[in-house]
Amino acid sequence: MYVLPRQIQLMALYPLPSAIILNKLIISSTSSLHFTCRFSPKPLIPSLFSTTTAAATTSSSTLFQHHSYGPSLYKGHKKHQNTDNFDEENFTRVFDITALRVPSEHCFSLESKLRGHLLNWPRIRNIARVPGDDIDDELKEFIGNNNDAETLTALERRIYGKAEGDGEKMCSVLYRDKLARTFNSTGYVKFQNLAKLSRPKKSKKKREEEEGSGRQRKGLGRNEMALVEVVEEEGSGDEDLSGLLGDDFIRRRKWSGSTRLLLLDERYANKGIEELPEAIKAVLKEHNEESTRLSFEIVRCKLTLFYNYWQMNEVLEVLLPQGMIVPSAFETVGHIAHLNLRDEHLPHKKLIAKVVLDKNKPKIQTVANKIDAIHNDYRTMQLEVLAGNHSLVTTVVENGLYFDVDLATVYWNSRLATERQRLLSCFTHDDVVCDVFAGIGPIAISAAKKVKYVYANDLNPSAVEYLERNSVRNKLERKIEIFNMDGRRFIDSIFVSEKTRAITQVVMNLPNDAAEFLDSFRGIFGKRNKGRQFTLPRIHVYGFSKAQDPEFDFHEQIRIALSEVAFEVEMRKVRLVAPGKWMLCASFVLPETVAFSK
Ligand SMILES: C[S@@+](CC[C@H](N)C(=O)[O-])C[C@H]1O[C@@H](n2cnc3c(N)ncnc32)[C@H](O)[C@@H]1O
Repeated sequence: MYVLPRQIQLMALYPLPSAIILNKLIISSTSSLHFTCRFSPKPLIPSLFSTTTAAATTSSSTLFQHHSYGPSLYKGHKKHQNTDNFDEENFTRVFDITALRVPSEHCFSLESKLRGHLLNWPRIRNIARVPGDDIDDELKEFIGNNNDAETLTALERRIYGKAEGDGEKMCSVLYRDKLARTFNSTGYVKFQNLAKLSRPKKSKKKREEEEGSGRQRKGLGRNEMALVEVVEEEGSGDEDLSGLLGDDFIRRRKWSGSTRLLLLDERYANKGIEELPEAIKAVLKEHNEESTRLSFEIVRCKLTLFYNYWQMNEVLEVLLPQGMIVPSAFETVGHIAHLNLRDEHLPHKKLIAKVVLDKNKPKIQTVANKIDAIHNDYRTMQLEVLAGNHSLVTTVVENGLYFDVDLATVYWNSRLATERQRLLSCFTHDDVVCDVFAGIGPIAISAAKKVKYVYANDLNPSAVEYLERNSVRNKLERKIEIFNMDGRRFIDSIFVSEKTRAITQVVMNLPNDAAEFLDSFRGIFGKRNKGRQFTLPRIHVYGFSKAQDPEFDFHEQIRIALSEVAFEVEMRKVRLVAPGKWMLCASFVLPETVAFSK
């Protein structure tokens, strides 16, 4: 099963639309605790997801109980609900959380001290940055370390020609002119954001973006999972540094150095300072005593989790009818995911495939469903492509080698990679290997890298084409001879031919029927010049058994096929392919009596 790992990205956006400063706590060495509650906290109302499939209207209370901690699609506020189609916006959930705005240089030490009180949601960093937390490096240099009130006031005077209460704001032309004169030439050139000063504060496009869907907002592309925004009062009318520091600079009365948000655990959402545990207050006080200019704020935030945040099973759980088993596993071959859907899933197959594709891109580009058990001679899978690109030709890397595969026309099973490795580990560089059912060559080509020589055969012309292509691709074509014939004929001709090197290992990987091919070995050396030297090959034959004692049963099949009982067989269970059905591998040296029988 393949589960794609993902990275959380907390996006910085432009100043926030809606506006409430809920609780504000300022701790400084000169002040005691201030707590202002401008608005009464809103209780968190769990909002449920009603899906496009009628049957997915699961009872709210039940679901909420099941998801009491951590993010869930059954919690948070929905942005909007489009009931007609599968719409990624339907999976956006907004959570109210409380955060501590702390000086950036202290965020890591505070993070470790506040462990247990911080948000502990998968893939969400509990240290967040929002617009306005940082300042351009050029400006930082300009301010130096003196970001105390006096320096900041002086900076404001230099930028705006005034400080708070000094009178009217300058027009932008004069302002720019003044700024250009204020900075020396080096400073001006280095000052990236100066160009923005003459730009209108909010472009039409930006206003439209803001009014339109949240997904169109600046910096919020397809790959973002989460966004932290501080809920602050809009349009305070205060002069701000946004022109100078860029559009992302948040409006704040005073910039007091770089800050970060420490996201508090969800249980503190909408809580005031008095309601926070003593442990948090004690940590803040302790830090406060260490520095003369530390200030901490309790801020109310919105944490938005987008469609990209949710795992495949979480999305499918709300999309599929209640009680239906959510398909959670699939196999991958290169860029192709192949599902094995149950009958009950079939009416939803396209939806399931879309989610599998979305949640596993870019590694997965095609999602297909296996529509039938493998019955045909070439052991190919019957696949129906449900989502993504329709090509079933892909490349698999195994054992450091590249294998091109067309799943529509050839056999491939990634699950056998370990078994192939085990088998290869039995070979030495003196071996000459004969692969009777080679497919596109995972054993034959890997063996060619290690052994002296390989004879590889398959009945399927397409498999042989890929076998040739893969041997060339891996630059091993000089060590492999490829045949396209029935296994029985191949065994017969390869052992009879005088040109053939002495074969030491034979691989027979056609578990459904391989044992039936064993009788081909009867008398193979009897047909040849008796005066010659013969090497009895070691045969590795695969088979299935549903018997109570699968090893014994497979052993029996081999004895019957060879009409011989007195020889040693090493038997291994490879894997359980279905309930009660084992795949086995039997290895034995071809008995002399069989090889020379008449
Ligand atoms: C289970 S696959 C194994 C392929 C390869 N060894 C692998 O591990 O991927 C069996 C292969 O035997 C081939 N095959 C089936 N019947 C055959 C026959 N009578 N003679 C030769 N090859 C045959 C199929 O085309 C298929 O590629």
